[in-house]
Amino acid sequence: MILATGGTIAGSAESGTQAGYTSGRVAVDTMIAAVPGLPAIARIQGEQVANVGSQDMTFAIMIDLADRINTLLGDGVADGVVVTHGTDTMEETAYFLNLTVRSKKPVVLTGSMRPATAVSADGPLNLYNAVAVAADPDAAGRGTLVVMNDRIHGAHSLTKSNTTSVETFISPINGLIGTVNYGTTEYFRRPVRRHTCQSEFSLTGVTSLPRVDIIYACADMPADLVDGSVERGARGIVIAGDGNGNMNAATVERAARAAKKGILIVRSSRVPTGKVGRNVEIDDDHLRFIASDELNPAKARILLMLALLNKRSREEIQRLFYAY
Ligand SMILES: NC(=O)C[C@H](N)C(=O)O
Repeated sequence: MILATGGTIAGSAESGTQAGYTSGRVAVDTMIAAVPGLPAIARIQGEQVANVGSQDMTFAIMIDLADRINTLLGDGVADGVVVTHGTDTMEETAYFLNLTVRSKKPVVLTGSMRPATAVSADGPLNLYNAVAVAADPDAAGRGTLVVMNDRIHGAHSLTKSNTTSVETFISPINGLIGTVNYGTTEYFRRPVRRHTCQSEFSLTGVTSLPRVDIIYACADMPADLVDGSVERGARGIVIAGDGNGNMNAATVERAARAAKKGILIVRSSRVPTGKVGRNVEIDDDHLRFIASDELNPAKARILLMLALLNKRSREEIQRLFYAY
């Protein structure tokens, strides 16, 4: 089953060589028709879930997507699912599905960096490769995957690294899951962290998620951003810290005050590689902070939102950051 949500893969422009275009314009059946080889590798069907640029992706759409995938895979209607999606927030939806789809069957996200109308559009081959991975029994049990530009990434590891290049996704945490070349797959590893069928998160009865904000740390950052989030009802704040999840002393103080009130403060990093460890330059034990470990700010926010759906202690939430 191919579930379409929009993105540049469904984008169109006035000409094949112009930089400007609009995401989420082409319907799923047109995208499928642009890949003539598909019927030879799988029995496929398309469904339009949304048609937005992924900068406009919402948790309402993500929840619908997870529910639909759980139904399709659980009822045996599909042996695998491909989600077409914009690349801007693809890592967030991939990670969300990695925690909320309860199946070993392959779930594969794909997209493109060039619109469907571009000269050398990258969408059709990405879609072909994504279907090949979703139809491959060996892809099962590897969590939610992202297939782009011949690479197979795991949801936990990948991040977007370039604003325009077709080689934009990298997996700085633990490396690639594998490669796929015109439909031929090769796997290097399985995900290290818990996912999908081993996940303890559930969306049963869930229609919205608690508010968690991200605050980007920088030199001489204004500490009152923390108060602004708390006043607007944030139940958690992820600090996209500098270096090893750092922030200036004024922000540490405001964040500690919020943590004392029960707001969950997670220290992540604006640096694209490396872990954020506990009690390095900031005394997490004393200040009641959580370290994001391997998760970048955008994914840390998703984990924290899902964690906040149930009553959990701070220690329990720290455990989740080490487990997922
Ligand atoms: N390459 C892309 O897909 C970018 C687009 N803004 C999106 O995320 O929908």
